[in-house]
Amino acid sequence: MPDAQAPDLASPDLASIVHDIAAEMRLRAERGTVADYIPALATVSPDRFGIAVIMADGTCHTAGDADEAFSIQSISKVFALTMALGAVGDALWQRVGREPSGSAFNSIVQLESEHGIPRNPFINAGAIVVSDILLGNHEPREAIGEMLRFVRALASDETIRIDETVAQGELQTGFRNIALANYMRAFGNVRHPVEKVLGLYFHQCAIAMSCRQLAAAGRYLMARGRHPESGRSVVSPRRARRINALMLTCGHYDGSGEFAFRTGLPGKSGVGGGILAIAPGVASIAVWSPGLNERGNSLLGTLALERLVEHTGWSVFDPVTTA
Ligand SMILES: NC(=O)CC[C@H](N)C(=O)O
Repeated sequence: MPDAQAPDLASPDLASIVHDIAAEMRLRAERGTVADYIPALATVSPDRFGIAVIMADGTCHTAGDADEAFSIQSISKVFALTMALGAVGDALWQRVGREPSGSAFNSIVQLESEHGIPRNPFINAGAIVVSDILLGNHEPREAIGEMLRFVRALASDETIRIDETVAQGELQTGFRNIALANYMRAFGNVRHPVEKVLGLYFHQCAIAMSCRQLAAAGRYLMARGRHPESGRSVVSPRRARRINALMLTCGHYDGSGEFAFRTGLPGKSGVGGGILAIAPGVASIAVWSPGLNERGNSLLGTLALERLVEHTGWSVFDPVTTA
């Protein structure tokens, strides 16, 4: 007996699903709160909503404000981790853990009893250590340039830029991040001067991308580590699987359990209101809505992904996919 609830996986009309999701999100009154601790983010309208879905065969479906660039913020931590693993391999895990923190993205408390080793690379403390690793022998300017080139190559889009106003705003108001970096320096887990490490960290967070560009950049995580357009290997299949696993368990901070429960997809959020989600073998998905929930994750972005999975059955916990 076929399950009456099962979505028609053979022919989901994705174009209309994506369109309907955007239409529903436009009408929602409850949109969350736009982050205002980074001055430039506070001015973004909560009315915005965009979605882009890129399939394994390269087909792309978009709706809403899918071509408007927004600050990717913590989503950059996925790309930074990918680069740092390329640079130092599994030695990275001596300095950063792989467990969910259950704490806010910018929390400092666990660092004291855990000897300056952050729980995972997606909380701010972990990402700051990753920035320290990426600095290597480089000046921040070179490391920032390398990161931007990497993201442009992933997205196959040379127009991607860093929003300098956002980066400067974070430099001026990032007191918690400055505290985190100094605290970890005291444990020897940040090795470069704190200003240089944060210079890289704030600039990577200030990369501006549209949903279409972000979904394109995430394709290697859908495609077992391979850049689908060039056919080149970005990371090994094993590393792609591990990055996806970390996104599922840690990508939404203390909201990671809830996000996994609702969507069943690896995902990484940012306080700019973007989420990159991966349906392995099937699709790379980016959503954007600037209003955040109480955990600092996009309120409507999460709801949109939940709807998408309801209609497509793409959760990693569903036995059948369109792959
Ligand atoms: N959750 C986020 O996106 C946080 C990133 C932001 N740049 C910060 O460090 O506070």
